[in-house]
Amino acid sequence: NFKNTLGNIVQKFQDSNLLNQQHKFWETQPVGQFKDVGNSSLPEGPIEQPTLLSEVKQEPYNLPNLYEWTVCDMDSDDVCNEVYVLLTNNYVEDDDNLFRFNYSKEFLRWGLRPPGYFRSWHIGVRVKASKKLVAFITGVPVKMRVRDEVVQMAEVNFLCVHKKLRSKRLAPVMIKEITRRIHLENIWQAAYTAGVLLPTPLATCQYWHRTLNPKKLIDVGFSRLGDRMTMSRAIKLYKLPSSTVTPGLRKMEARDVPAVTRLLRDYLSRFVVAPTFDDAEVEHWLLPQENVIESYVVECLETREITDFFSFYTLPSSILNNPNYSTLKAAYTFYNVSTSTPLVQLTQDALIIAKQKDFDVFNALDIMENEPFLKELKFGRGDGQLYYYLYNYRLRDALRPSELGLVML
Ligand SMILES: CCCCCCCCCCCCCC(=O)SCCNC(=O)CCNC(=O)[C@H](O)C(C)(C)COP(=O)(O)OP(=O)(O)OC[C@H]1O[C@@H](n2cnc3c(N)ncnc32)[C@H](O)[C@@H]1OP(=O)(O)O
Ligand SMILES: CNCCCN(C)c1ncc(F)c(N2CC(C(=O)NCc3cnc4ccccn34)C2)n1
Repeated sequence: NFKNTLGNIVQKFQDSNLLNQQHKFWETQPVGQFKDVGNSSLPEGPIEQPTLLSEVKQEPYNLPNLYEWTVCDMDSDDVCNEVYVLLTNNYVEDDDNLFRFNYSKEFLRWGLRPPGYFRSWHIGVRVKASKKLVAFITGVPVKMRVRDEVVQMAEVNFLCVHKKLRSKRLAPVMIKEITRRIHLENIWQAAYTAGVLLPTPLATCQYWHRTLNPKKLIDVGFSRLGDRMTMSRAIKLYKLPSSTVTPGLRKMEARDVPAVTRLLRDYLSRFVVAPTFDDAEVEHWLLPQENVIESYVVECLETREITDFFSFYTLPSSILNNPNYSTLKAAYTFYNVSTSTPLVQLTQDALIIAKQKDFDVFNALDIMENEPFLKELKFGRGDGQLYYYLYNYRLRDALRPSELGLVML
């Protein structure tokens, strides 16, 4: 009956005419195509073979006349501020346009400058006359393991076109240009996520939200009071202990990097697709930075060994057109490894710390082994889906979220 289950899925695609949707750009790209869903004769692995570097287009793609390419040097305060302002006013919004992500400048510097990063992959588009920054797209290098293969990839993110320049087919030009620059570094695969369905998801993941500040979330329209729920009942329902429960829990420090790297590498080996982390990468991605990334370790009191850790990143959202609030303070769970403290207890301590730090909501995807704690710790299913994609790499079947060990910013 597997065959007819698959048939049903393809049928669902056909019925909801997803298959009939035109993707004029994505149909030209080396990505899984909707028409090939379920075609098990297609081999897993790269879709196109690498070309010689001398054969990669040497000059940038053409932009419409009024615009020019620019490299955004994130070390420069002015440029970093221009990127921040563009994203603050034009980046991802929810479907009801109540919220817009408000990635901070220090967050962008953290997310875009990991070990081995290329400044030329921080690509902007300016208006020639005014030099105004009107579009952006980024890539950072990552060694991604897919099953038993470690593939050098790029993580592509922060694609943004100014609201006034939408629906002019600028996005495909941005994507082709960053593809060209990544090819010039002899890298032929990429990973990316989006809240929109494109050909063809590696995995379809669900957001879950753990309310920390019920009154504010209801006032701003993030959550609704259930019909049998009063505000005072909601406040009681989501109440957390004022201090953490795990003995030996403390902030991560530089001296913990080797132990955390070992824990994380062992843990991520369980998943079909996951990044590899060396010490330098763990130092970059997990050492705490205020208002960017929080990481805590559990040090066993007898043996002084590090047995567990959790981390979450800070990604506020602007609240659009609300008289009383301007910012939604959201924490997003990052990487967590438990070898002796139960994951539910570890995550409850993460919630307690997030509440102590005045976050309004704690977000998690249903990836890795998150599912069990989502239900137990009173997370609510969100309406946002996050689709994961690979560029120029086919997997025969889409993954379950629990097979995915990759968190993207
Ligand atoms: C080897 C190396 C490879 C490197 C590259 C790997 C791939 C990286 C891919 C990028 C990973 C980004 C990861 C993130 O950052 S996801 C976050 C994306 N950003 C936002 O949502 C911010 C607000 N929105 C905007 O700024 C614009 O609406 C954007 C820029 C998103 C589209 O601009 P606009 O609305 O003015 O449209 P258009 O007329 O120019 O172009 C229309 C075409 O663009 C396709 N489209 C629309 N949205 C997305 C999207 N999120 N990913 C990929 N493609 C997208 C669309 O299907 C259509 O193609 P087709 O359906 O006709 O075929
Ligand atoms: C390209 N990088 C992917 C990650 C970007 N991320 C974090 C993201 N991508 C798509 C989403 F669907 C999403 N969701 C978090 C859930 C959520 O909190 N929804 C309410 C809400 C509050 N603020 C905003 C801002 C924009 C969209 C929804 N918002 C849904 N997150």
